[in-house]
Amino acid sequence: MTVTRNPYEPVNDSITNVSRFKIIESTLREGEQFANAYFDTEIKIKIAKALDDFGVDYLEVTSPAASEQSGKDCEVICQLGLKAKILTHVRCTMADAKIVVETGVDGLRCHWHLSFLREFSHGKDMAYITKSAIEVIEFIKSKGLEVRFSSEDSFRSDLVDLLSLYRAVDATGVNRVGIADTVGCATPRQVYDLVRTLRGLVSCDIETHSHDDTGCAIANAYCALEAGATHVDTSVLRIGERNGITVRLPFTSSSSLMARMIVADVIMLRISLPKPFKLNTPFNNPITGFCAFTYKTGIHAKAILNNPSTYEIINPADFGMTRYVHCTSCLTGWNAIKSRVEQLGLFMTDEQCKEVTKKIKGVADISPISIEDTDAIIRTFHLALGTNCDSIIESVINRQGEAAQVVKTGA
Ligand SMILES: CC(=O)SCCNC(=O)CCNC(=O)[C@H](O)C(C)(C)COP(=O)(O)OP(=O)(O)OC[C@H]1O[C@@H](n2cnc3c(N)ncnc32)[C@H](O)[C@@H]1OP(=O)(O)O
Ligand SMILES: O=C(O)CCC(=O)C(=O)O
Ligand SMILES: [Zn+2]
Repeated sequence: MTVTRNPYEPVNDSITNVSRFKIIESTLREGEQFANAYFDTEIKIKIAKALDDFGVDYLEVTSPAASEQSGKDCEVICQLGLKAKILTHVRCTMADAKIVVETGVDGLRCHWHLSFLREFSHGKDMAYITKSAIEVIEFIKSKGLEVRFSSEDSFRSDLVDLLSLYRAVDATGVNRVGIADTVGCATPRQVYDLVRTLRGLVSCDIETHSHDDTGCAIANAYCALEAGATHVDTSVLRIGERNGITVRLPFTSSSSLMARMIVADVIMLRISLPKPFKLNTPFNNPITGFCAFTYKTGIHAKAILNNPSTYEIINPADFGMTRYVHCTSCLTGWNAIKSRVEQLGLFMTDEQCKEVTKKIKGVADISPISIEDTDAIIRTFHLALGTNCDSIIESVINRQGEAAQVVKTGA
């Protein structure tokens, strides 16, 4: 019997999901971590609607625990009645999980760092991590929501730790586990191997999150699907922490290739970049993009300040570039502010740093603020310790309001 086969049909094996995966669109979470991203409520709504029209399966929004406005915006997006399911991304703690269930989201994505990042980020051991993961998953499931668990920095994590933990959360009924190439160090083969191994171990779905520090994000996402991953994280224009994550459109650049070669130890360059190379650089290029070594969220800032290799696979100094820890947004944390306080030559207790962080986040919730604004709030708080510095903060907000008015009226 002659079997007629369409010669143009894709040649696939039984494991690959390259033609049947779901998109978790993270512009409103990972994208907000991009150095220059400031999304107010109106912009967030426009982005959410546009992505929903495009047909993404999920929209991920910033943690409602990040700031008051982040929480309100999360609720607003949940109430838009979009076709896409709404997810949010939080630390794997009951405190964050309890905030999430009040927002109206369809699901939660939580994570623990498993690699050496543990030491510099949160200091918890595997027993603690496993227990808290199971507790949060059971709680979220009991509320009828979807839950995904992931290990940040999966490719620099101990394989036995990672697989044991994922087997335990799979048994708890988690909907998905995630593999995250947090620092963009993985190669397509490594991604294929890890996801393929995991596919044989867990029955839940598998998600993949690929950063582009060495130009492999697209290839890595593709290989994850080939190995049986079911969900891929993306962002518009590839924006995200440092130089971002996977986008669906092909993007190549010479510096992506150079980054790949350096991490593979094929060449060791100790160069200062020639001037022409610095010109016309795409904004989120690996190594040379202005934000390739910028850290915005509090969790990242804490670990980077403790040990830069936690979130960095390439040393910026090798390329004459500088690392920058942002402390002017609603995603900032108290550890970053404490470091800024020290840079300013001031002394404050941890409690005082936490208090002034709340004030800075409150102002940054309203509109973008500059480092001068952050410094002014810190200095004022420091001066006024024991007295009330809210009036000074009000004056910063009023100044911003006036500036926005000038822009609007074109005066
Ligand atoms: C790889 C990624 O992109 S992960 C997503 C990152 N997203 C975010 O961080 C959202 C924006 N972040 C924020 O608004 C703030 O960082 C917050 C609200 C989450 C926390 O702020 P703060 O309490 O001021 O802490 P800060 O940001 O300085 O430090 C992070 C804290 O979380 C802890 N932590 C870090 N990772 C985890 C984790 N996976 N689970 C639980 N706790 C964690 C750290 O140990 C640290 O605790 P500490 O207060 O005892 O030092
Ligand atoms: O939770 C995840 O899987 C991804 C978190 C993240 O943004 C990262 O690790 O880069
Ligand atoms: Zn990320």
